[in-house]
Amino acid sequence: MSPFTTYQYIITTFFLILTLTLVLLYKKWFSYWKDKGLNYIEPTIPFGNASRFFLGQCSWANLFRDLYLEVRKKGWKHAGVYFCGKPVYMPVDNEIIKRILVSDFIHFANHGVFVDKSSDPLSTHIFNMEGYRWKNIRSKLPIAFTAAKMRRNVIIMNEISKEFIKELDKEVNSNNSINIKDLLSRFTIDVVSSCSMGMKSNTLKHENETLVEQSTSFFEDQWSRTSNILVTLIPRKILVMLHFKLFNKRASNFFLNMFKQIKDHRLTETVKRNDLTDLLLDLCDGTKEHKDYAGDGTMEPLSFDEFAAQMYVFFEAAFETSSSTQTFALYELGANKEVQDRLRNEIEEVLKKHNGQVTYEAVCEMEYLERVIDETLRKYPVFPSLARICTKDYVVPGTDVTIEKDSFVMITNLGIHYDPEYYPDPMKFDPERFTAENKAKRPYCSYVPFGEGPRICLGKRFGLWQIKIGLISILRNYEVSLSDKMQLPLAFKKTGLILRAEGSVWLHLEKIN
Ligand code: HEM
Repeated sequence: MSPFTTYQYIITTFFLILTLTLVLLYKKWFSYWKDKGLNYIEPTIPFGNASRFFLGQCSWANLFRDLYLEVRKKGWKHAGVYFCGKPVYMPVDNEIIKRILVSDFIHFANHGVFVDKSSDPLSTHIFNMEGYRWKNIRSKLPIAFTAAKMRRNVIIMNEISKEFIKELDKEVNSNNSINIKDLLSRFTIDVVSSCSMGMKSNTLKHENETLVEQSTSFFEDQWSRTSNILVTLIPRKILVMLHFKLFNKRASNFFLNMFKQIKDHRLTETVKRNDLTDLLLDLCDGTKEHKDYAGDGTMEPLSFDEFAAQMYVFFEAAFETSSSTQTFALYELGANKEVQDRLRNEIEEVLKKHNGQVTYEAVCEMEYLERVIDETLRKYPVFPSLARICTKDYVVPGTDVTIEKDSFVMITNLGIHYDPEYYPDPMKFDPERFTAENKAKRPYCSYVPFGEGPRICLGKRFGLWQIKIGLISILRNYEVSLSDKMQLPLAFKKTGLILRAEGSVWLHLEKIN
């Protein structure tokens, strides 16, 4: 035998053994749900039920939406699916979903996102926090969004909306088509900076371009396609050993530095602003005693890194989700002229009663606006999946199925919102689905754009207010239609965890005199 053939022989044998081992391993992995006696969607090697995602044919959100719809079509209450070889428990029955999110939350308290304090300080934010520390911090933060604080914020939002309209006017005079998401992101960055940090970021005036640029890093790095895959598939211990980082160094340094300056500046101020920054700084103060969530112990003060991580998540979560929701709403209003006209009429009628002033009380009277936003978040829940990790073994009530500790659970709000049983003709944009009468016909947890239960979005109120103020400003000033540049039908970006439109949303705006 020549040495070349021996070499070939070794390589072929190696690959044969490797293939055989992998096939056997996959067979073992893919028997997980069968052995548990749970219905499952037939997986294929190597990506399980996630081939379309891994081959770049659909987003994370659409993958789980479609699996949900498939399970529902089969008439099952829940099913097992596989993300590569990893088993994922997928409830689709409303009662089971309610239990996981709300009544049996204690078994499903964590999002299961990777955290490594030492190499990734900004990853220690509340969304990623777990257990006792999460409970403590979570119990302290809702007072940043009370009705009284929102009233004050609405005044700031209105001021910034004037700057927003000035910028839009400039764009409208010089352009036929407006890339609306870019301006809305600047509007929400300026609003959040001002309301939560007392900082005038002036991104609408193009004064702080690095902030705009670095702000996108959260969604492009931490919640990117690659990090989703790695964090879902590789055990946390191994990621820590490998010093895996969710954030890029430049963005991390930029924000740590920015929050350091804000902190230092606040310490020189004598007047309290009573905003989110003051609240978090107070929690850093080691000279004070902070009660824990139960009220019978004390809570350790926040370190600077923890302070910065919370500032960061509130900034990021607030600007991107709200500007995307506004963008999707304007896209639908541009495509549905009668809805737009009806909404503008409501805005004008209500404001007439309030001397043309967009006050807190006036906005509260705008019922149709509420319905339009509800329907936008039904069709485009910008945060489209409610992932959970099982923290202690759980027997699904009424079944013999046990969800084991550390299992990955996927509740897809995008799937629920496209379920024809709750929302017939789900592609249709129809705010009438959200009249009080129609809402009452649907079960609890059939509309969950902000999640539900103890992990429900902390900034829901703030988000809804900035969405409203932005939409009111635009609709009072412009007729909105879709530009010829707009690529139809609108599709979701295939990368990233959150919903974003593929390409830009291009609008044509015509000034109303
Ligand atoms: C349209 C706007 C928004 C939507 C659709 C949205 C949606 C969500 C969703 C689905 C979750 C996860 C809930 C769960 O796992 O059950 C979440 C969590 C969170 N959101 Fe929002 N959000 C929005 C705006 C905001 C704003 C404006 C802020 C901050 C001011 C914010 C801060 C947070 C935080 C801190 C969490 C983590 C809560 C925790 O884990 O305890 N969100 N949001």
